[in-house]
Amino acid sequence: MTGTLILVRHGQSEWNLKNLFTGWRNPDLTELGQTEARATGKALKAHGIVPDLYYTSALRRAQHTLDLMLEEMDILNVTITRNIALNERDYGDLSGLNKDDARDKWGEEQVLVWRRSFDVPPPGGESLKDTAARTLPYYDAEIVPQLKAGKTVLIAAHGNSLRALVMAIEGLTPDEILKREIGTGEPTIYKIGADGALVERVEL
Ligand SMILES: O=C(O)[C@H](O)COP(=O)(O)O
Repeated sequence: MTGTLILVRHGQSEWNLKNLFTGWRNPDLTELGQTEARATGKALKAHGIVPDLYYTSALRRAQHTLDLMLEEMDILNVTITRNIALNERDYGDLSGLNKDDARDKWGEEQVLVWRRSFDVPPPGGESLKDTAARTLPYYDAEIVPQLKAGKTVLIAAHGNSLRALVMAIEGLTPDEILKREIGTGEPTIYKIGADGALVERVEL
């Protein structure tokens, strides 16, 4: 028996559009972001995927993404579990700053280290390692038991909380995760075995 894990990054947010570091700030989706969320919901439906359990973060852009996906999937009467453990990486003092302005001020390389290195946090914020330290225990405690039992679990969350999960599930090195990007609205789908380990990644 295998479980199915569907990870979906929220659709484009108002701050993605403005190119601002967002982290724990709380912008909503843009029109495009709403369309992306709906398209992913439609694609899951077209593939006959009906999740048993639904998780999201404590942030509006991920919650709204999940709501729109559910609408497209004609799934309206379900329990949604929202948890801060699935929130985006906290961007600390960078939150609200423009990413290009930050590159001008601190240099391309430093900003890339803050955005993509495994263990260097942005000033006052979380590294990917820090993010994983809250996201993974939640995943292990709440979600893995469901996957081991053969359930289908949908998680709508964020670029970096999902990168932390992807790193652990695929067993990627800090170097490999540095290059891994997840687009807005993009689904990543895994089959997970009864032992909780990755069986295969599935493309829609
Ligand atoms: O929080 C943010 O600014 C974005 O959602 C993710 O940012 P990143 O691409 O810099 O990791």
